[in-house]
Amino acid sequence: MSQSQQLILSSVLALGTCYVLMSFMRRLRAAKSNIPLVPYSIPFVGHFIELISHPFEFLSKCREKYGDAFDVYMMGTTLTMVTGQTGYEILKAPEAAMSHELAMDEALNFSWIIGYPMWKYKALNAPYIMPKYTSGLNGMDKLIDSELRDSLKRTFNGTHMMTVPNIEDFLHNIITPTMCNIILGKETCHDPELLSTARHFSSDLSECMGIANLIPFKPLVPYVLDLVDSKIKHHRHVMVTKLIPVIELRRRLETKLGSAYEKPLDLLQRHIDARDSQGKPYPADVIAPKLSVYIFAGVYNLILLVSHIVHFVAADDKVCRQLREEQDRIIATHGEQLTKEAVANMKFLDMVVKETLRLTITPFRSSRQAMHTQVLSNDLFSAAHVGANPESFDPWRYRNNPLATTVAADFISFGCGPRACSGRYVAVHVTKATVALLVRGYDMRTATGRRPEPTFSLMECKPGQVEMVLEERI
Ligand code: HEM
Repeated sequence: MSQSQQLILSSVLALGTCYVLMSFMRRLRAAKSNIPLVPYSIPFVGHFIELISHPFEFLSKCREKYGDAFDVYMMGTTLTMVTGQTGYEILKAPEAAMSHELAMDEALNFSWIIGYPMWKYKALNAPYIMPKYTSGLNGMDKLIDSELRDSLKRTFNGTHMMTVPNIEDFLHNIITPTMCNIILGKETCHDPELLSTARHFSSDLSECMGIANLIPFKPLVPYVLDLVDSKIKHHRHVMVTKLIPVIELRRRLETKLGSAYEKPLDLLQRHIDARDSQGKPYPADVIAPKLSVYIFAGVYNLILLVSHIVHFVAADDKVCRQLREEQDRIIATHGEQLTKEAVANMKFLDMVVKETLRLTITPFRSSRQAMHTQVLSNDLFSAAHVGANPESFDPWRYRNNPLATTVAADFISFGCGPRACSGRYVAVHVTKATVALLVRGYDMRTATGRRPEPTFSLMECKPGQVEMVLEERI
């Protein structure tokens, strides 16, 4: 037997042993837990096919049969799915009991992406950075307004009517430069390579994690991804090569100009200003890859959300009319500028955003890793109360609690509890500002006159494909 054959054989044996060991551990764990394991027939693969092909139907059936909490098994891993009141209880648990950080890292391999343990540098972590960044929108409303208007102008390029074959591509041209500006800064927000990374990072990461899921022994994941992935490595390279010179330049300017240096408002600057426990700034090669987490969290999610809203609004005259009436009132009170106050006063638009988030929520919304054995109160399931016809688009159902940024037991699109989405204030503001500009300036219609059916996967709800026409209003 040649040396390489020996190597392959020993790797296969090692993997096989790991698999047998893990199966044993899993049985041991199942025997100790009183959470039911949904039966499956294909070894190792488990429920993977059902979860990929029809996640909602599969999980709803499991829930009907087993209640709020049940175990599913896929690709060598047992996952506890928790829904309803019990899920809410878990989301509200503190980090020390239910770790958001470990679960995120295991699900998305962020430590592999950024090249060091994701939670290593405390002052760079979301709970520390984000409040400073989002408090009162940090004065970014004017920046968002002008970047959105410029992007719209560039995209329409002097034409009064536009046929849009793919709504995501159209909105990428408007939203991605804006989000890149407020996350990465004005220096790079029109760089074509960075814009392409921002647009594709999330979907490429989902693809890459598809491969990671096939690897039964989790400690091997980073090594295998290093061998097989090229897209995420490319995105990491783009982030690092584009951002390190900007970080260094800003530091030089600050040293040179002192208090006369006008610091940018973006999230990059929050990272540059952060200090470790000894009061030292973080190196540029630590900061640059970390920003990819926000590109992942912030850009494609927004493109999807606004795409869905545009489809709903284009197919619903009543909603469109009420949005326009609201915009007329806002312009009469606040003028044309999309200031923080003006956007905050768009209450009906808030309801539209909230209803769209509700209807496009995906099964894998939030994940946690239990840090020790937990006894759940096992409350009887109390259905999230959304009123009549829960499957229909009815923004008025939120007339008494319109704010899309308020997380609650019956609205978990931004998660809930101590680790709820800390970017939601920015996310909702940019979403509302984009939709407001489109509704004010354009008549929008789909070629079919109807909203195309979206497609759901475990982590994404993609808008259906339909040609759209956007025509400037006179
Ligand atoms: C439509 C847009 C968005 C949706 C639907 C969304 C949704 C979510 C969800 C469900 C979580 C997990 C919460 C949990 O586990 O309980 C999350 C976390 C997070 N999101 Fe968002 N998000 C959006 C936009 C953004 C934006 C624009 C940013 C940043 C600029 C952002 C930054 C974050 C961060 C930093 C976390 C982790 C929070 C932590 O570690 O404590 N998100 N988001």
